[in-house]
Amino acid sequence: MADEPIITFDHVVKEFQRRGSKTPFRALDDISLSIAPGEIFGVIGYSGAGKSTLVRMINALEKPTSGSVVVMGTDMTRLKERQLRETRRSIGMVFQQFNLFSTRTAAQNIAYPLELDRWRQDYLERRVAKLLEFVGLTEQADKYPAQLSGGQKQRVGIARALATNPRILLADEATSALDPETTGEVLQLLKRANEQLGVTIVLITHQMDVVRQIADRVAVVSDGRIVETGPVYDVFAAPHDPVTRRFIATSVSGLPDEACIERLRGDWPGRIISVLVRQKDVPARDGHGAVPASGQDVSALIARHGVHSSLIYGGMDTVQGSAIGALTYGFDETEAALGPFLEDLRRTNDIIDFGTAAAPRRESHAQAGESGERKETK
Ligand SMILES: Nc1ncnc2c1ncn2[C@@H]1O[C@H](COP(=O)(O)OP(=O)(O)OP(=O)(O)O)[C@@H](O)[C@H]1O
Repeated sequence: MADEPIITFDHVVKEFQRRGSKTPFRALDDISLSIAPGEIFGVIGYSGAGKSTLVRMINALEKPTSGSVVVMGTDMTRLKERQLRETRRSIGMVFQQFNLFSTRTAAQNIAYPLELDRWRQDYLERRVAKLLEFVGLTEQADKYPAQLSGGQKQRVGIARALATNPRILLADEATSALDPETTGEVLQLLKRANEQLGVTIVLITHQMDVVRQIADRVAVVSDGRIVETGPVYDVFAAPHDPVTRRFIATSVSGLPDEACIERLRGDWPGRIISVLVRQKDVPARDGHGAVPASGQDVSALIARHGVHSSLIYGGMDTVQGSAIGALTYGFDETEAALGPFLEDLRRTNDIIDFGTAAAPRRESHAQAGESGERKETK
């Protein structure tokens, strides 16, 4: 069946025995997730959260203490070493430090897995040429890793991982050693591999921006547990775990931080209000109702109430094709004149009211969706 998951974790626990400690350390605690074929699935977490342990279970470099990991219909915990080698051939891996052979050229690095697979030389050469073209490195075929930039090295790493036509690509912090521009290029290459070759990608990262740029769904891992999971837009638009909110704050622009508000108060004596922008409703993750869109009718409300306003701060990002962000307005009106407008504004928007310079408010520093009220879906 097409929709059968390609990777399933069922109540996976992983404990490590640590030297000097009698009780085992639980690196993964009751992880259940399923990844569909053709998905780009992000796993995000801080250092030590358990991401690498989780991804190493997909190719059985680690075995669970309990629970099961089923990959392409095969229970990875029950395979013998020979069958494991067979299954691992369908799983490519891309690493943070590229892991290229320094004494081999780009072409020879890409050829390596094909040599292990004993490809005939003429087929091998044609395959390598095609892979070099796919990753845009035809000109660099005969260069050694030391002669390549970080982004080019990672392109070689990706071509090598794709050489044997894997069904799954594991990318463990694949862009963490790269600058933002090169990161974007490498992510677009991964996206193209996903779209054109149909390879399922598991993307391990500590950067929410990486998830935002190409993932379809994301799982947020903290202290060995999945604290939140869902389609990327939904998680960005209505995060409910504090760890997720902290990650999102690093990726979504527009929401002013404490220092920014202080600065704005210096320039603007009137009422300061941020409106969270969420282009569309998102289903609540507990399955009940929805978190409604926000920030869609602000101009119309300002015009209807005739209040005097200035847009003083803001930013917008696109996540899976829909906008997310925040706009901050300064309102130059008396309390009485603002009252009915604010009532209307609150009814259809998530807002954060920072008060005025003379009477500042300390509303909790909400992230997009945090103050979103549910509305029942019909
Ligand atoms: N072989 C091992 N023996 C003992 N403890 C381990 C072992 N492997 C991992 N751990 C511990 O398990 C926890 C999770 O490690 P893991 O490498 O999976 O985290 P991570 O989220 O990938 O972090 P990072 O991004 O720093 O690699 C850490 O506390 C780590 O010290």
